[in-house]
Amino acid sequence: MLSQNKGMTVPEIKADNISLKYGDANIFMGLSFSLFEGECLIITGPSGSGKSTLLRCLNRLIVPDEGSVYFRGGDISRPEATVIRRNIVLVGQTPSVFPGTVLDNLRLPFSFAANRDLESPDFGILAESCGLKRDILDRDAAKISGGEKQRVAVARALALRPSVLLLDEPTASLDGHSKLLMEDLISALNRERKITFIIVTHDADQAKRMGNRHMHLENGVLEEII
Ligand SMILES: Nc1ncnc2c1ncn2[C@@H]1O[C@H](COP(=O)(O)OP(=O)(O)OP(=O)(O)O)[C@@H](O)[C@H]1O
Repeated sequence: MLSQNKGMTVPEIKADNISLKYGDANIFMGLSFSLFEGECLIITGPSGSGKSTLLRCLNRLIVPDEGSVYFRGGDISRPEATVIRRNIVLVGQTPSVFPGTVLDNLRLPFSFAANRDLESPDFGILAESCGLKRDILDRDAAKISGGEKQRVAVARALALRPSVLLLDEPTASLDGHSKLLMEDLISALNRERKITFIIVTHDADQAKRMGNRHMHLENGVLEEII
């Protein structure tokens, strides 16, 4: 069972001494950190340093060789994976969309999590807060731009009402303007809904703009910068 204790003394998510190898290669060794509700952690590091792998350990897509990950005090290896993946949602580097319209892409997670149909006001609020205007909802999801797919992926994740959002390079394929829009969206969600974010980025300026914590992963070691 997950702890219901949301007091500030219990971290929203905590990595405790986690290590992972691929074959003989140590990807990271003994990583630990705690993140409280509403914090925004930025993780930087060179290509291949293990940032995506770390995110995947945090929602149990990968089980670390050693150590544990805790969500609100509960070891995430215990509850069913679906419970964890509804609370700790990962939006990957290359957002994929399912065949069908943008609306089709949002219908299932929205009805699954909110138990409501797409006519409910909550859906309108969700779509609007992700910058998805009415005219895009009926378009073929395969034919929208990379930035728009990114927004659909974030909206799909938000429909699950997660507590923790893990974003792997959420603005990598966006132009300058779209990047700032996405940053604004993330900041608003962080501020207004107290969603806890862990964001991987290569963009040092973005790291300065966005996080209230910044860690750098290199040679298997995670160092807190601010
Ligand atoms: N399934 C796998 N099996 C074996 N090695 C893997 C696997 N997935 C990733 N790796 C290796 O683990 C290392 C870390 O990969 P990861 O994708 O986590 O790095 P990253 O820091 O996110 O890189 P980038 O910034 O380029 O996205 C890399 O050397 C990669 O080749």
